[in-house]
Amino acid sequence: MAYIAFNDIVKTYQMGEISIQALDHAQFEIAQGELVCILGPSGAGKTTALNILGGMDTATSGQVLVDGVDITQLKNKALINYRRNDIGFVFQFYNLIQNLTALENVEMAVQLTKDSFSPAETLEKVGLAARQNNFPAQLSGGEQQRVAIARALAKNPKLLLCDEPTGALDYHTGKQILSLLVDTCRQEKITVIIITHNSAIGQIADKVIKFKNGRVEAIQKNDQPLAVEAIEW
Ligand SMILES: Nc1ncnc2c1ncn2[C@@H]1O[C@H](COP(=O)(O)OP(=O)(O)OP(=O)(O)O)[C@@H](O)[C@H]1O
Repeated sequence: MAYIAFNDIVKTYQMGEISIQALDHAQFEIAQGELVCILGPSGAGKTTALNILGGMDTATSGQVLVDGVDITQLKNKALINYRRNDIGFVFQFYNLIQNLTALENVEMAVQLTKDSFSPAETLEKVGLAARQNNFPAQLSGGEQQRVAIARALAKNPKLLLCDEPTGALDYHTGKQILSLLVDTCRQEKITVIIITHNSAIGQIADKVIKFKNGRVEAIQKNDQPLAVEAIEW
């Protein structure tokens, strides 16, 4: 059985009289420890799929299996626990709490989590040992994204879900963040899923899932993913 199976997922948003079909029988599988890129044009359903996978949104129909559990069947408390313990999220604009330091941002995330890692050690791992007591406004964009990645990783999640993690960063900083995500996937054996508009980034992944109009248009497997240094855009 696949580690993650997104089976025949439909997601309809009802806006008054109008219904928007964000996902239209979308289907894919992901193996444990795989590095996956989700590509596709704006409005294709990428974020909706990631949010459903992370328990932040619910499917209208279909089944989402994660490590043997159908998360579409989880009710209130169980869904909250899934989100808290199993999922790390990384967003385009970091979503850090501005009046907490880097360390406090990470500490807050692990407070409610079981089996978490030390916040200080996790910040050290992402290269921010010296910046722990800085507030987000005192850090560069790349550093803020490192804090956000540390915040997600300190929870010791099964899945690291990243929505346009380099979208707000310059070329070099973006590459550094991608390297950190690749290293995390390879060294910690965490399944990492990255949404991007940038098809060049797909070359670093084990698998590329292409979305179009709410459907999975193509799935490509890379037997020899490229190193981040080897890709250009
Ligand atoms: N909460 C919502 N309520 C209503 N419609 C929504 C909601 N979230 C998403 N949609 C719609 O669902 C469709 C898919 O949106 P989604 O954000 O998943 O696309 P995307 O591929 O991530 O796009 P982008 O690359 O621009 O972020 C779009 O038409 C969007 O307007």
